[in-house]
Amino acid sequence: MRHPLVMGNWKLNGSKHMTAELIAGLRNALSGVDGCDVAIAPPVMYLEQAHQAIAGSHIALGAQNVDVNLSGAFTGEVSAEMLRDIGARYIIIGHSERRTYHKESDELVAKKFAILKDAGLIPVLCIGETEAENEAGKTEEVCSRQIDAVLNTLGAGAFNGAVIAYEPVWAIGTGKSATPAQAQAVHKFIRDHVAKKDAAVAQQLILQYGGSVNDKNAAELFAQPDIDGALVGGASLKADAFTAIVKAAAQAKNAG
Ligand SMILES: O=C(CO)COP(=O)(O)O
Repeated sequence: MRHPLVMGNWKLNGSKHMTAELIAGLRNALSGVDGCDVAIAPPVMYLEQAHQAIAGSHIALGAQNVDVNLSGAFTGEVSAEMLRDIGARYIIIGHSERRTYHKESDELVAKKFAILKDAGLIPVLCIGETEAENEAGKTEEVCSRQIDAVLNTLGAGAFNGAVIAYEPVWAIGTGKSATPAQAQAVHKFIRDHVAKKDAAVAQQLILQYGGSVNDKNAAELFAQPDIDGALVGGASLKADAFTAIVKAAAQAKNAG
């Protein structure tokens, strides 16, 4: 049985005050909730503060990006070793915002995946099609291409203990989530695609859905057999909404 993971991607939001308030609210609301792994990915500036604030709770620390270089003259970057040093565990890579605004290629994202595995960190590999690709019927083609960049260079074993987040670009921040049936169909495709290389790895793989997940639609999404939690943007900035999403994942796991 897979353990769902609900992770909050704060994106470019937050302050010292907000970090303190939000984590205090989550600690309080989530104590005693089990059956779901929980992680938060604040901006890199607040990782140390967040690390201290989650101490002793079962909330894990995540980050939103990593550089492909280990150290050296790479102004503005943050390495895998630094993220590990500060206590981060789950690292988002290949988010569509980075693919779009920072022109990150499938190959670059695969290199980041390898760097994280080498550092003993957990890659959360984001994949997903744009609206135009969706309308052109290219969802499966895009998702398999983005996964194959890792599968074909590192092998299926690299996904052991890793996470894939299916985030259709048209659903991110739009309030227009994929329907549970739409998301389930793509998740099943992804799991089957990995299973062609390694069935055991595919069976264990955590497949999160991301894109306008909120406290209203979470339970229905998590009731789908191949949806193992969520990568949450906007709703992760509010303790009550994020808590409700975590509880929905825990309930779905306990019911299933
Ligand atoms: O991009 C996302 C998480 O990484 C999803 O963002 P929203 O939940 O705000 O749609």
